[in-house]
Amino acid sequence: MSETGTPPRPALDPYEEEKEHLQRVLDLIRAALESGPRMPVRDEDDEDADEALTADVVADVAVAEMAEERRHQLRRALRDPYFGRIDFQPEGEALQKLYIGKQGIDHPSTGERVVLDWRAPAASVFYSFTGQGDEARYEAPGGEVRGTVSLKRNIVVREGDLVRVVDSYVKGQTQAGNVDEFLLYRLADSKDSRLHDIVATIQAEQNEVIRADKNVPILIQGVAGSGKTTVALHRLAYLLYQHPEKLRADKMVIFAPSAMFVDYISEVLPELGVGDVQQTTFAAFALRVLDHVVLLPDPAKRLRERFALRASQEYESMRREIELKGRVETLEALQAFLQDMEKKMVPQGDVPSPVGPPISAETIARWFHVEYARYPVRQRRDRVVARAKRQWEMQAKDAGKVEKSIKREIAAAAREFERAWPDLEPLPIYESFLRHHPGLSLRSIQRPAKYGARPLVEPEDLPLLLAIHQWLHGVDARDVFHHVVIDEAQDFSPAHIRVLQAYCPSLSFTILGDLSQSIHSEAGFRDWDEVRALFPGGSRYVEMSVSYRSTYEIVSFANRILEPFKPEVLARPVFRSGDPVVVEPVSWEGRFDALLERLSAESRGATTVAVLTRTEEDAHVYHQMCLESGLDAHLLTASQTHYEGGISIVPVYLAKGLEFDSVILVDADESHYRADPRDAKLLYVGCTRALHRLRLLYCDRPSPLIEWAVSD
Ligand SMILES: Nc1ncnc2c1ncn2[C@@H]1O[C@H](COP(=O)(O)OP(=O)(O)OP(=O)(O)O)[C@@H](O)[C@H]1O
Repeated sequence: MSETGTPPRPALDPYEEEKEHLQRVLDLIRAALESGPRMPVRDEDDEDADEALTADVVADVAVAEMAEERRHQLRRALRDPYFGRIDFQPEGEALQKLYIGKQGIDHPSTGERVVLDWRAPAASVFYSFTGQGDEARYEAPGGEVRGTVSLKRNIVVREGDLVRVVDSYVKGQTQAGNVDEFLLYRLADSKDSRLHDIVATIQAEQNEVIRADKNVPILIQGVAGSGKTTVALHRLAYLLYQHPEKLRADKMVIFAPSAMFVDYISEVLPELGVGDVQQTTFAAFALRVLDHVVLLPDPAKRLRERFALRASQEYESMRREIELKGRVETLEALQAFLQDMEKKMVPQGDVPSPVGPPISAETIARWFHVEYARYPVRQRRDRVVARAKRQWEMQAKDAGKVEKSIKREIAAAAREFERAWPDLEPLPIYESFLRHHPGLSLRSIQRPAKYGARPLVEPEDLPLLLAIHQWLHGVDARDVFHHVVIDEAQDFSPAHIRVLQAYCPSLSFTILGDLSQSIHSEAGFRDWDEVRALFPGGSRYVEMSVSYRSTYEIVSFANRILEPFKPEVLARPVFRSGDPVVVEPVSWEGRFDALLERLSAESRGATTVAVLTRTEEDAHVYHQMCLESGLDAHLLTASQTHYEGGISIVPVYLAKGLEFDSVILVDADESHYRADPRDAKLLYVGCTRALHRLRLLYCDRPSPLIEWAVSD
């Protein structure tokens, strides 16, 4: 009996306790929605409304818009207000029961924090605490906070109903080892056609990357499925929350490998409540900055050559040039070439004036090299020409020559003077560099015979063309980023990264990649030291070695494919066991029927299934076969901008970055996958796309890469 005479309340079981708490929080959210300003409704017929928008009204509307955004967040929170709870007792303070959600929620009348935003400093404990001892700490603006944890709980709420409560740590109770039961439950889910947020299950190593200092470039080597893409997107959301005064979403960019990949990841940031971050490919960015003065050929052609079963002669001889163009040394040689050009750029001799004495060569050189030295080259030339023209106009005025013919003469003389300068367009300058630089040639550039048609260049030409553009025009303030994320960075050359640095002077970079997946090895960097060397002021290098995507069986199988080639880091699987990997012989004549049979079985139990082929031609053949059999399958090609989910037929090299519940890799024989590093990487990429089930079909003899993996 308590002192007041009411009996003490028996401890509720966790589910009942959370059900009661959820009800209270939902009531608070509803109360918050009831109160607060609303967006004024504008009368569509009120023609004077625009004029009535005085400064005060505009300010009111801005406030009301913010309030409306907040109401939108609260409505979302009604469906799923939080996903976790951590009971944390800071040293010398009372115990705090912290509920963590996608956004912070305050009590509508007391202002007290009811739900903590996942990005808040204290929420970090929820992610960094792994149950090894009860001590925990986090960095707060006022310094480090230390304390102890007595409970870590995962809570699933769907559409306002409590669905699941899982305790991963209870002080004083024996813990279930290192296996995070809730994580495994989440990983076992089927996946749709989009990547999703992981706020509820961010792991300690991922949390460190997400919260890493924005001012230190961070370089992340992460195995397939370690969550690199996902973590990068969460990091953007975190940085925006943490530095609202310094960072703007529309000034952050994520460089992804293809337009289809951009589509695939497009939902994560909105799920995290972040809009406006630029998501693009390097090629699309470069072409826009270059004002589309050049075009790229059909990307499929290059990929067909690159991944042909027999290396094409033409591609092999291009290969050396592709490598060379990606080197920093080549970029530096280009910069030296430009400097030299700059020194010799001013036309020789005095410039004759149509109305008076010539302007001396020394004066022109002084204007260009000294007085306008702070401007980019193209502006300097334009300023010099404009100044000469102004000088002639003054001379004419002083001499009383005002007739139209004089003006025409001056304009013609200015044009003549401009023609005396070298052609200041990126492509002719680049061509001249290619002619001079040992080992490079003009073969990547196609100038169509048709008048007015734009020249074609290859992707590896773009960093060098951008460097020339920077020299000519400088960097436009509109192209300056506050933070740059490079995903699938193993396909970026050092020249790509170096040239991008000019667009992000703060060098706030997150660079993520996996050298085991560098199937475009001639185009990308060779090792992480090369990337580190690009940031002499310092950078942080992190390895993420746990693969969350695939089952234990799939990760182990994929590792064995790579092992003979001695990769630097092998993936460690999360202990999520599933079906064994199936390696199945099929007859040449029966291979389509076999695939159809497996496909229809797979698509019953999975949301996304991929048939991975070795070449694009094969993908067309298998796709046609599926259509003829009435199967609704999508062919994914290099020009694709959208990923549908369902059954996809994909050349293996285009599947990079994507994932599927089930993967059937066809033609896994020795003629399609040879025992060399490139084919091993292709096969590895293919196998690591599977979340739950992986099946390899082959005719005749299996690829030696598979024989090794099976026999081990
Ligand atoms: N902490 C986590 N909790 C739940 N799911 C996770 C977690 N980390 C990663 N995943 C899941 O693992 C899968 C792989 O993530 P992601 O695609 O970001 O990895 P990646 O390292 O970029 O892979 P790859 O290099 O193979 O493209 C995704 O389905 C993602 O949701």
